[in-house]
Amino acid sequence: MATSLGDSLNDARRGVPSPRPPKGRENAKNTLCRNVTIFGHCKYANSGCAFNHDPSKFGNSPNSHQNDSAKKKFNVDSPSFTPLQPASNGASSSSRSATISPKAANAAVFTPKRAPAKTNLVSPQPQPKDMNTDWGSHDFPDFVPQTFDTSQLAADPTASAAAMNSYDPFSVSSTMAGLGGASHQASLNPYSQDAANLGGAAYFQSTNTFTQPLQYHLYAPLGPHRENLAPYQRTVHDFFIPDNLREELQRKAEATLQVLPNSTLPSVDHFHSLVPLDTTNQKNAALFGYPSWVYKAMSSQDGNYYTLRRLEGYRLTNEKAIRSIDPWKRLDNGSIVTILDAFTTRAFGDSSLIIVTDYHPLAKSLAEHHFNFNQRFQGNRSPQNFILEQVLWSYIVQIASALKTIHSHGLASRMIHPSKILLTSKNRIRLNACAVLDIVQYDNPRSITDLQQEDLVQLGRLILSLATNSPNAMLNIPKSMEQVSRIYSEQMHECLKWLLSPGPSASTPQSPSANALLNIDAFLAGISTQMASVLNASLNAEDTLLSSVNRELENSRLVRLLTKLNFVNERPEFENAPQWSETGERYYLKLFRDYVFHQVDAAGHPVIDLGHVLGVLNKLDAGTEEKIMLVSRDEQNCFVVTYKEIKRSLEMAFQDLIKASRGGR
Ligand SMILES: Nc1ncnc2c1ncn2[C@@H]1O[C@H](COP(=O)(O)OP(=O)(O)OP(=O)(O)O)[C@@H](O)[C@H]1O
Repeated sequence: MATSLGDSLNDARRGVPSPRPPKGRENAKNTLCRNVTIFGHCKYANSGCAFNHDPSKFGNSPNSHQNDSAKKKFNVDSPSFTPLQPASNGASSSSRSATISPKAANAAVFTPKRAPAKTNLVSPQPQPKDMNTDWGSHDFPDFVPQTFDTSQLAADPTASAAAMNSYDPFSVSSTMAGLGGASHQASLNPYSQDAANLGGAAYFQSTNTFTQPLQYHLYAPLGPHRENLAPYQRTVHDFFIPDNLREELQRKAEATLQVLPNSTLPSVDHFHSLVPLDTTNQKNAALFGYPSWVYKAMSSQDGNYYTLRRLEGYRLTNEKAIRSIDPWKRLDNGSIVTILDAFTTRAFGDSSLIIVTDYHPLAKSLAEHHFNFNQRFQGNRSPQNFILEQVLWSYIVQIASALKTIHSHGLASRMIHPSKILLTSKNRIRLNACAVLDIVQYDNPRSITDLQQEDLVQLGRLILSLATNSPNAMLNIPKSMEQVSRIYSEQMHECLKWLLSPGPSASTPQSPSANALLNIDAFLAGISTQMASVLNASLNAEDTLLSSVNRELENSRLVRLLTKLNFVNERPEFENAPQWSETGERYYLKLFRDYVFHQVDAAGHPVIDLGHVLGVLNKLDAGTEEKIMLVSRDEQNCFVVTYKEIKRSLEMAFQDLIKASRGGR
């Protein structure tokens, strides 16, 4: 029968006789007396207690019970837990001595070794002998930002760690520092189309490193896409202009606002903040007789951006030369870069001629666009890389239109050259650098008829080189013409033949045999069928643009409505106005705002739904008779109102605000 500890204590208090060995327990001598266990001794030990009174025989002492319990429980005296590394040979850690023998001081220094490869145990990583010394002894290089080419990493992974130490993606200063003079200036144009020609080519070659400016203007097409939707459904994209158009406009805006930090370029007259637009610092004086530079600049007179073409080293000898620009200022044609002014300056430290024209952000020359084989075709001039015939006709028609305007003003372009025709948007070109030769060659006048005829010949040369994808097409005209007849239509071949005919020979491009002067009217008559199709394409493009603008019109209407709502809602001065109190007539304007923007679903989660916002605001703008239920935030009030009523209330509140703004409270 078991005896509880309580019973034993009671027995002890009473001085009960030592329990007799239970019947049948003759081996009581092998059992430790309970009195010894409880009190440390037994007063009946010598007077008949049959139990054993020697605790040492049981490996026990009167305190050993306490010690046992102390060992079992955690208490404040518990030794702190220090995990031991498992032995690399797989021996149990419990076999280790908890203390270190003094002999250990003489033990050989422990040098950790790698576990044998065949062991399955995860061996602990060898620890350095002295961590502090080791850290201190490492010679960590200081962080020095430099340009970084991630392509190296792919080629040589072992170099990656060292390379990463020196990479700062936001540092362009070190890149710029390596560039000098004009190349430095040119390379600062991140939109420059011909990066390989720039002084900063190394920087631009690896597109991986080009982290600035941020590419926020790139939009990926997000679903759901049209084909997954019912015809009446709309996506968010349907409410805004197409992504590619927005991207183009944003890039142009960014290029326009771009500045050149730490520029040493001077201000020229009322133009300041000059930014070089040249994509190469190799200047040849072949076209104008002077090296020319092109800059974007801001006018302090009207805050607009213009292009300054500088002819370096030009000296004005005749006052009338500069006035030959005047008739050019009166020209109005969409295919000519508008010429605004011309003057000479010494701001650059020399004598320079400056011609001011309109600025077309991100424009590039036809030469850059079509003759940059490395970038565009990787040297491949296969037929599929030749310019489409419609595009060539579009160029011809646009230039013919420009020449018509120029020639009918008694002027000649004199500069129909691939590097002097700007591509300002898709297939949209403009004659650039007109009038320059009129100024610089003023003292060597030539017959205007000759010059105008030469314009048409220059047009022929330009189209021939574009059609053959070769700037040197004129070196072997028969071969180039033969190539044209293989790739393009008979009409294109005839047109080029007419333009390139040496002297007055043809009446129209289609009947080269008739004798007549090479003039622009005859040319226009000859390409009239192409003009009709180019006009049609241009009208279609205009319609597309107009519908894109229309989408933004809707947005601007909603922005105005939102502005109105925000003007009247939550004005601090109306805090105590009775009209806005819970019984006032304008209270539901507040509730309407909650209805538009602060809706929650049945589970209390915010509803973020642009479709709801646009739908509701459109109905408000139209003032429809549709009824909506507006509920106060505490859900104690509920109004059923039409959009028409809300619109009227909003209008009144806004008109009051306008009156108050004029001081007419
Ligand atoms: N009106 C302009 N608006 C915007 N950019 C322009 C304008 N005129 C020229 N540019 C830009 O300046 C760049 C340099 O023009 P430029 O006429 O000097 O051509 P180029 O190829 O450098 O020829 P050249 O070797 O004769 O100087 C053009 O590629 C073009 O991108």
